Amino acid sequence: MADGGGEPDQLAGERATAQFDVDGMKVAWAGSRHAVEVADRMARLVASDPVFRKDTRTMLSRKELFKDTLKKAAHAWKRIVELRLTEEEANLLRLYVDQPGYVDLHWGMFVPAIKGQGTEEQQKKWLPMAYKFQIIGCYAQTELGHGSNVQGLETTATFDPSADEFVMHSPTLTSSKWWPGGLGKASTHAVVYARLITEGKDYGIHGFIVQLRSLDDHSPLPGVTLGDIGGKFGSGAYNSMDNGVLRFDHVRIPRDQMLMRLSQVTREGKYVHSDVPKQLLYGTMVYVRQTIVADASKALSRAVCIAVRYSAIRKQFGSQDGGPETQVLNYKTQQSRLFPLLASAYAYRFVGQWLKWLYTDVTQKLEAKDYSTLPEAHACTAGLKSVTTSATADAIEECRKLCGGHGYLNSSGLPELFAVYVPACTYEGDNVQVARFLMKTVAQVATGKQPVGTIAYMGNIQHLMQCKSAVNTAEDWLNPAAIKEVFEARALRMAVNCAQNISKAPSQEEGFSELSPDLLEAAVAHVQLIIVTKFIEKLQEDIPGPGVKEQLQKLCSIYALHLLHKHLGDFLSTGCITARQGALANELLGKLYAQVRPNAVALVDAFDYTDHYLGSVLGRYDGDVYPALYEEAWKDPLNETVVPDGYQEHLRPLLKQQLKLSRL
Ligand SMILES: CCCCCCC/C=C/C(=O)SCCNC(=O)CCNC(=O)[C@H](O)C(C)(C)COP(=O)(O)OP(=O)(O)OC[C@H]1O[C@@H](n2cnc3c(N)ncnc32)[C@H](O)[C@@H]1OP(=O)(O)O
Ligand SMILES: Cc1cc2nc3c(=O)[nH]c(=O)nc-3n(C[C@H](O)[C@H](O)[C@H](O)COP(=O)(O)OP(=O)(O)OC[C@H]3O[C@@H](n4cnc5c(N)ncnc54)[C@H](O)[C@@H]3O)c2cc1C
Repeated sequence: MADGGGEPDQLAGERATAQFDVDGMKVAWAGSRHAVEVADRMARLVASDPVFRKDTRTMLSRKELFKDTLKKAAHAWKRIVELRLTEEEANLLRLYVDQPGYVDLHWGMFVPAIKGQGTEEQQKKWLPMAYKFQIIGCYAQTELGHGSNVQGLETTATFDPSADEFVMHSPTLTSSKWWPGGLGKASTHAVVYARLITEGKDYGIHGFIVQLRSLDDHSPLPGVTLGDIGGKFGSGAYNSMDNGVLRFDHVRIPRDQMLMRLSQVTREGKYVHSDVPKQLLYGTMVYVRQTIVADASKALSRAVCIAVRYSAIRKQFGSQDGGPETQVLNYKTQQSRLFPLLASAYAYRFVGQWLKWLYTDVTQKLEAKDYSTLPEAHACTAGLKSVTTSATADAIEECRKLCGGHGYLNSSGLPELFAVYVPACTYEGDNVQVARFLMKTVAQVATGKQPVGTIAYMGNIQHLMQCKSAVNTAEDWLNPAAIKEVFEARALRMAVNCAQNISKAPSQEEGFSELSPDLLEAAVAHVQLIIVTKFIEKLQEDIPGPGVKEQLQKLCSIYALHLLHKHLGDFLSTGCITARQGALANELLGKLYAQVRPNAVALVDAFDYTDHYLGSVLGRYDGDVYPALYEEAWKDPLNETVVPDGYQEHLRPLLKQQLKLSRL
């Protein structure tokens, strides 16, 4: 069908104009040929299984949706066991099932918390049960009264030496655990964070493994109050997750269920802290923030894939002489809003791959008792998590707008994608802890200490504080060194300005508080520098496939220059560039958009998403958008009857009354 301006073979035409090898780009995106093959196989396995259908999900009631989530999770596990999938395959299978549920917290936080904070003995006891799903676990940290301020948590774990047990208690309403995913209905166990009290002294927050529900009939154990905290933003969406509430009334657990890798309580009740830094208590958050950064590129690339394909199909307005209408993707405004998001998807993908490496590296070092890179890993994960999630949430909403009216339909997939994604800005913290790390580094640089890793550039302070960009033509901005220099200078100067202003405050804490908005902006500048740098470094690798590296170079320039354009105020006020150089960057952006245009559809094809995973009639691979939109509309429950329920009670009497009135 090709009526009404929508031509399915339009996308075939778009694909034919690509100037690079799409298979090569798939490898660059996925990380290796092996990764492409496994992802492809798992995506197709999910897409072909009727249990994993999700096209009517937004029409289910909360109870139906939750039951459907339990069914999918159980079926996924069955397939994982039957097919003897590897950990890599199983993770991908769960990703493509694409429905938030208790398993995310079980594998994503409960298991990592035990691995990171449990002793070897504790790991041997608990992990095999968790690996076989004999128990289901969640991560119960946040309370009704406190989330960001972890030291403010109120739940207590008081040691009773007479029984060799901890007594878990929720002393106030605000101490109720509130939000943990999987807690409300599914979990049998939780890693609970509580104030450890022994010998009458409060030793602060520690982790404890606590059984919550019976393994026989799933009922809450004595003294445990449990429930779901209620419906959340958007239809379908994150409502598949049972975020829960938990209260303890003097619940007893054996002493050996305190996670004892970082500190221990002896049989006599003595508190002993081992030689590992206490910040390792927050280690699970570092781990999960790293996965959240990787997830940002997945969510963003899905939205961009939908918006690019649909923009190539959608036509509005004709040429002056009544010729064919123009694809909206040809409008410069559409390109200038969409292509930076396409570039951001690639940028986040590569920084996510690097962050995974950094996390693995720091974990290996921690095992060898080298804690030196922990502060950097914390700053990078917290900072990148904050910046990539908020930019991604904004970008999904922008993609919805770029799809016009049809983007607002559930069948476009975008409303649900946004509603599922947006809590990522909140969970795992929205603050940018990186600012404190930057201030410390500035102070250390002043004493002559040479920083390393992502803050190494700060050591080049003499040059970066006074350099002026040498860019003279628009094309000069294609030089990665020119880009890097101005991003480094901007980040450093903003950090140094903050440090100088803090030093003028009556106290450091007052200075921090007063300048926190500026500190946040300095942190964002530093994080954007990391993303730009990692993209540039990626381009120094061998990237096989005709034209692949060239396309990535363009996307890297677009990513950096659109940030420069957006934050022009920072670059100008810190004196890194002149207004003319800013205008040249914008001029080059326009040229780059024109160069990306014939490759746009192929660049989103390289994400290799199935129609099932995309879940969008607008983003279909075949571009057959209009028949799909038309067909989807009829599936709505409102269309089950021609005359709606309620006609007899509310419409008919009204219409009859109006008719009588008009006859008077
Ligand atoms: C695949 C899974 C699917 C995803 C589902 C996600 C579901 C969501 C789960 C959750 O949301 S779980 C709850 C998450 N909660 C938070 O994120 C709380 C956010 N709050 C913070 O992060 C706090 O800022 C804080 C770090 C806990 C504050 O703690 P505290 O007041 O003790 O710290 P500070 O004084 O700020 O810092 C002390 C010291 O420690 C360093 N540090 C802080 N965090 C870490 C860390 N994670 N790793 C290493 N080091 C850390 C910090 O830099 C300070 O260092 P110094 O300045 O003293 O050197
Ligand atoms: C969908 C979802 C799933 C979640 N899953 C879990 C889970 O599995 N386990 C779990 O334990 N928790 C979970 N959480 C809780 C989550 O971690 C917290 O909501 C989050 O850490 C934010 O804390 P808060 O809600 O207390 O916000 P608040 O800290 O009250 O934040 C409110 C506002 O105050 C600001 N603010 C707070 N402190 C400061 C400060 N020092 N300086 C400046 N501004 C500040 C914040 O930036 C924000 O703008 C989940 C939350 C959501 C939404």
